[in-house]
Amino acid sequence: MKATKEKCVADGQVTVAQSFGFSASHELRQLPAGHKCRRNHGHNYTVTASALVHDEARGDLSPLGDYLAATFDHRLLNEQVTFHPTSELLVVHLAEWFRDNMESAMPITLVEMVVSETATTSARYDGVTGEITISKTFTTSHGGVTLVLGADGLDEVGFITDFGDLKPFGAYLQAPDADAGLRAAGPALVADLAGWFVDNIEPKIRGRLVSVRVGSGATTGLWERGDAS
Ligand SMILES: Nc1nc2c(c(=O)[nH]1)N=C([C@H](O)[C@H](O)COP(=O)(O)OP(=O)(O)OP(=O)(O)O)CN2
Repeated sequence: MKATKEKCVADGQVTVAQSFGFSASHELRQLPAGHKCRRNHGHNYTVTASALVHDEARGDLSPLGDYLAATFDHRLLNEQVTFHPTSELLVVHLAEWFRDNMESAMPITLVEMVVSETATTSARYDGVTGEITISKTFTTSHGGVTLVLGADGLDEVGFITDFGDLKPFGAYLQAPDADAGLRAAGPALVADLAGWFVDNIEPKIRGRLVSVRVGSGATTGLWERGDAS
């Protein structure tokens, strides 16, 4: 298992973020027959926890890494948990575990928990609001485009929306119009991409676009949904 640690001090408050990797397989057995993720398959998971540390000397999040290593590493997740092992339900489980086992034992407060099945997909639990979001990054020849989606709770299998439902957006990014926009990378780019997603993909899925981020070398752009849109 790999682990990394980062410390940030802002407004006199110390936030520590620690990442832990583990390898595991799972079967998403509540998906329809024929969905590839129903079958046994594996991921190199990364879990990142960020916490406010009220006493710097006692801000070590490694007990989470120990729990992940002992409970999930090189195991079939279905045998280790009683819920459907999607990224969303896993992140909720880990946030609850953190609260029950770490917040009660040391002076820290969870800020966020992120579970990544792959380098381009993740689920995030917000420690302040309890909100769950998912994120998917598409790689283009001009940089990465990251979508964040939320929803009113999870669906019956434990998804906000299947990452697979977002694939048409990846296809759109390769189309000539979007490709030209990405190459020009003007200020309207992220709003155009968000508008296309909202008009063409959102009506067909249950997730709601929260933000779009484009990072193309020197140019970055962020669109965030306003309350009224
Ligand atoms: N909202 C969620 N959607 C999906 C989850 C999940 O946990 N939450 N999990 C899966 C599967 O585990 C699947 O293995 C990952 O699927 P996908 O993103 O499609 O990843 P791939 O590497 O298989 O993508 P390709 O682009 O097809 O290579 C599915 N969805």
